[in-house]
Amino acid sequence: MYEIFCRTHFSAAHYLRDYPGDCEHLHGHNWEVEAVVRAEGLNEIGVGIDFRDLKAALGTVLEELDHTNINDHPAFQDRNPSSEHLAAYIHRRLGEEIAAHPGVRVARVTVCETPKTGVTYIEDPSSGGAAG
Ligand SMILES: Nc1nc2c(c(=O)[nH]1)N=C([C@H](O)[C@H](O)COP(=O)(O)OP(=O)(O)OP(=O)(O)O)CN2
Ligand SMILES: [Zn+2]
Repeated sequence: MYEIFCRTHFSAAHYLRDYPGDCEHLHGHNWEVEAVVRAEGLNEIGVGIDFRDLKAALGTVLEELDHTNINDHPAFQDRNPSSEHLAAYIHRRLGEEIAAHPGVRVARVTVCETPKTGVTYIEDPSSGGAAG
């Protein structure tokens, strides 16, 4: 088993509905994102999933969020764009983007709003699917 990761970032605005403080107001972050996938085996050239494929897949997911107000995104109409919900959403979408790679699954996604704080979403295998 191999864990393969990709780190990147995106910039976006959000606000947390009903937050008891200033995060209820529109503000922005440079979110740092780390996605870790698990590959059961390697291909004939010793690669679990090509870094370039993983970067492209994560890029596709984050492109939809970059330089937007995340509250306007369809996935965040009924749920707050907290780091928890963002990490779960990116986990689910990345899984869709890498679905064509047999034996490769998303293990966890970490989202950091600041250098001091962040959230990791790990799919609970007993839950039957990602929450995002
Ligand atoms: N568990 C969570 N807590 C908070 C979230 C979240 O998504 N999950 N989000 C926020 C707000 O988005 C807020 O903008 C971030 O607050 P904070 O980490 O305090 O960052 P600041 O830049 O405001 O503070 P510094 O003092 O500069 O670190 C709040 N909580
Ligand atoms: Zn915020």
